[in-house]
Amino acid sequence: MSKKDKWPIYVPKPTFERLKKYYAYLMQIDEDYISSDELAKKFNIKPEQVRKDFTYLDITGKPKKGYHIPLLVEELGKLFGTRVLENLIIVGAGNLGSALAKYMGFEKMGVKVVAIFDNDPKKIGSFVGELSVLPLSFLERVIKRFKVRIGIICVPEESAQEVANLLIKKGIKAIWNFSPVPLKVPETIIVENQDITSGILTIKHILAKK
Ligand SMILES: NC(=O)c1ccc[n+]([C@@H]2O[C@H](COP(=O)([O-])OP(=O)(O)OC[C@H]3O[C@@H](n4cnc5c(N)ncnc54)[C@H](O)[C@@H]3O)[C@@H](O)[C@H]2O)c1
Repeated sequence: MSKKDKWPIYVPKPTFERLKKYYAYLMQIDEDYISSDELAKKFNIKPEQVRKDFTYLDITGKPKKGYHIPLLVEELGKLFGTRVLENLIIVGAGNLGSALAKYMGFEKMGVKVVAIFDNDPKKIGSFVGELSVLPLSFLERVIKRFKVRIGIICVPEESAQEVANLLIKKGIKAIWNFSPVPLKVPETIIVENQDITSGILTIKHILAKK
């Protein structure tokens, strides 16, 4: 199994990516029903594709009405595990870490930021939203107390690997890495790299071809 396939996602990858987009969209709209035609139009795909994607969910549409949105959201929530709340921590209380700590949308995704850490003595004790910035010496205590499995890395690239090693040593099982550094981690650790350059490169490519 290749490194990329290490963590199976139980539905085909393109379907999984589309289901994520439907979910994010459906959570924002305040309607009772949505048809596969409407969803397809929104995402510029064929209605058959939407219906095929929904075969991975325990849901059927109603003739002339479509899919009941709250049920759809519930089923998608089961697929993404958002109904179970996971506590997470952030390391790096700089620009990005602070913005993420204040982001109100996480709870809808079934995650809650319980603490933010930094190694800069000037930042420790200051507030980011309602959270007081903690020193790294509190890491183990917080991870145990709040049963934290997810850590977000928001430190400069030269510190990212060292922070990843520390998080893993203290019990973190999954890392959401915002630094541009590819992390070396044991096989059992889940790493999701948030590549901020990917979106802008797509835009630049399209603009360059126009
Ligand atoms: N700012 C953005 O919009 C953005 C976007 C995408 C990715 N990133 C990436 O995210 C990371 C953070 O970016 P930023 O703009 O927030 O940087 P920043 O300099 O504003 O913040 C980094 C913070 O990490 C802390 N830090 C450094 N080493 C540490 C360590 N070993 N342990 C704990 N804390 C430590 C610093 O004290 C600082 O508070 C970088 O790797 C950057 O490339 C930033």
